Amino acid sequence: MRLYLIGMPGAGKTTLGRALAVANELPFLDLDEEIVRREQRSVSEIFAQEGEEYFRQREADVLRDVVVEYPRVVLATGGGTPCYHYNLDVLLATGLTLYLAVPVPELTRRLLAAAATRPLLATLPNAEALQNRLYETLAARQRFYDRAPLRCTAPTCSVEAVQQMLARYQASA
Ligand SMILES: Nc1ncnc2c1ncn2[C@@H]1O[C@H](COP(=O)(O)OP(=O)(O)O)[C@@H](O)[C@H]1O
Ligand SMILES: O=C(O)C1=C[C@@H](OP(=O)(O)O)[C@@H](O)[C@H](O)C1
Ligand SMILES: [Mg+2]
Repeated sequence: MRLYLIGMPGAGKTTLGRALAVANELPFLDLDEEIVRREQRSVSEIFAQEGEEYFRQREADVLRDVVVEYPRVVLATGGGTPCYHYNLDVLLATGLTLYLAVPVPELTRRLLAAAATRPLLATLPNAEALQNRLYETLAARQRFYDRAPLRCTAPTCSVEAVQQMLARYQASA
């Protein structure tokens, strides 16, 4: 199976994705890491040197390559992935998509430490500005995230809880 994790930056797509891959004995891929590997430069460098539009095109291309190359995978996408270039349609058509719905104040707490490595958040001056940006971004993205057939909220985003959700979903499918 292909399991796709979507959600805002800081939702835990990369962290939970790695653990779910181990639990299900599936290969793990992080879409940002695949882009970085192919481009031989960081996401921040790609944004700074080429701009967001270039990154989104690369993201869409690499996503399609990964889908073809990996029939079995847990894929952590980037926060914006489902919102550009019909990527969500690709995800919905080729695997099972899980939305990690984490409230903005929790995202803010998690990202305050790590925002510098996220180019769309790195330039914000303080916690309040970061939180406001996250609310705006979520408002624009919610309609994409809400199309995922599976969702978990922060307290139920544990590996065990997701494993149970997957088992129930597969039994009913
Ligand atoms: N369930 C969790 N509880 C608390 N902190 C978490 C949890 N999942 C991830 N984090 C932390 O939040 C930050 C972002 O996690 P990450 O997996 O990179 O998210 P994403 O890939 O969705 O942006 C990291 O510092 C990570 O350690
Ligand atoms: O939300 C976004 O638009 C982005 C999120 C990042 O991934 P994470 O969600 O893993 O931080 C990365 O793809 C890029 O910085 C853009
Ligand atoms: Mg990530």
